[in-house]
Amino acid sequence: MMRVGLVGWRGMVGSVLMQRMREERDFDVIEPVFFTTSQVGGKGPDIGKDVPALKDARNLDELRAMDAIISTQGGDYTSEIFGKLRAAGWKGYWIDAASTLRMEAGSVIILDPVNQHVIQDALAKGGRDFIGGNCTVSLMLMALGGLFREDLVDWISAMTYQAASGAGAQNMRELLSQMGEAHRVAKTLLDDPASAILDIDREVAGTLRDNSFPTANFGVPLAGSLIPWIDKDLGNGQSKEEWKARAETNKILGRSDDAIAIDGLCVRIGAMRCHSQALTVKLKKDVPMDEIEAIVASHNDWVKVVPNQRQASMTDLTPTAVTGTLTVPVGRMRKLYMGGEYLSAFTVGDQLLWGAAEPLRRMLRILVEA
Ligand SMILES: NC(=O)C1=CN([C@@H]2O[C@H](COP(=O)(O)OP(=O)(O)OC[C@H]3O[C@@H](n4cnc5c(N)ncnc54)[C@H](OP(=O)(O)O)[C@@H]3O)[C@@H](O)[C@H]2O)C=CC1
Ligand SMILES: N[C@@H](CC(=O)OP(=O)(O)O)C(=O)O
Repeated sequence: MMRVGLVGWRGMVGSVLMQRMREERDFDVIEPVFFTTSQVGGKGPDIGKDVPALKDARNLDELRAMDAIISTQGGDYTSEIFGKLRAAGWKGYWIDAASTLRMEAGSVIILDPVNQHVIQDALAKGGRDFIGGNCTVSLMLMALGGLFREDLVDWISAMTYQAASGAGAQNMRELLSQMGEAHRVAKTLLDDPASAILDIDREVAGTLRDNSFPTANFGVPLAGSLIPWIDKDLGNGQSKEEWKARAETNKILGRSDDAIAIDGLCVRIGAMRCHSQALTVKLKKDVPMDEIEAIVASHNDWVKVVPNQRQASMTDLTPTAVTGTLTVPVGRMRKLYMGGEYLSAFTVGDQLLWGAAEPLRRMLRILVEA
C-alpha cells in the first residue's frame, strides 16, 4: 500500500479533506501517516483504523519515508519544506492545497474532471508535483467545463461573490461576530414593530463604522457590507485573485498562458463557504441556447443546469442550497442583448470541497489506481 503523509489535516481545509476521505473510504486503500507542526507524539484523527502517533512535519527523514504527501498546511509550510525535501532526494508525489507551487513549470494544477488528460500526460512524463487550483477558478471550470471542452470560449468576464471561508477559519468566525453585533445594536428597535426603519438603519451603520466593531481579521466590516478586493495588490490595478483567473485556467487546461482571456473583479461577500460568480462569456460562435445547456450539463457528474427562471434561481442557485455539497449549479444562462455570442451565467460552488479538498483526494485516488 502507498504510504501517504497527511500534513494540515486538522485545519479547516484539512478537516473537510478528512471528512471526504472517510466518506469515500480512501483510508482503506492507503497507509496514512499523520504529521503536525505543533503536537508531535499526539493522537491522530479517528479514521476507523489504528494510526501511528503524530509525527513531526518538519522532520525530513520522516517525510522522506512517504510515497506521497498531501499538505493542507498552508503556503508558508510548503515554502519551508518542499525545496528541502526535493533537495534531499525525495521522489514521492507532493499534493498541495497551497498556491505556492501552482505556477512552477514542473507542477500540474489538478482538477481531474476538467484536466484528466493533463494529469495523465504529466504522470507519464514522471511529474510528481500536483497542486490544487484557486477555488474560484476551479469552481468556474467545474461549471463551464463543457464550453471549454468544445472550444467555444473566446473570453470571459468573471464578477465574483466570494465567501468568508476563502479568507480562513478566523474570518468565518469574525463574519458571524459582526452579524451578531449588527443585530445586537438594533434589537430593541427591531422588537418594536412601530419603530422607524431609518432609525434601525442608523444604529446598524453606526456600529459598522464604530472602532469597536470586530474587524481584526478582515480589517473592515463584511457583515452588512462587502469588500471589493481579495488577495494582494499587483500594482497594475488588478488583485492577485483576479490575475489567477486567466493564469490558472489556461494552465489547468494545458494551454499557453494567454490562450483564453479571463478577467474581472473579485469581491468578498458575507456568505459562509460558497463562492458565487456572475460570468459574461464571449463565445466563438452563436450556439443555440438548448445546445449550450446540453453541452454544459454533459461535462461532469456534479454540474447542474438550473433553468433560467425566478423560482428555480432563488431556491437552487444560492450558497444556502449548495453549502456542504459537491453540486455545482449553473443558471441565469441567456443570450445577452449584445448579441448571440454573448452568454450570461451565474454559478455557485462550495469552495472548501471542489474549491480546495476534493481535487486533492481525487488525485490521491488517481495515483493509487494507476
Ligand atoms: N481557506 C481556504 O479556502 C483555502 C485554503 N487553501 C490552502 O490551505 C491552507 C490551509 O488553510 P486552512 O485550512 O484555512 O488553515 P487553518 O488555519 O485552518 O489550518 C492550518 C494549520 O493550523 C494549525 N492549527 C493551529 N491551531 C489550530 C486550531 N485551533 N484548529 C485547527 N488547526 C490549527 C494546524 O496545524 P498543526 O496541526 O500542525 O498545528 C492546521 O493544520 C491555506 O494556507 C491555503 O494555502 C487552499 C484553498 C482554499
Ligand atoms: N483567495 C481565496 C482562497 C484561497 O486560498 O485561494 P488560493 O488557494 O488561490 O490562495 C479566497 O480568498 O477566496
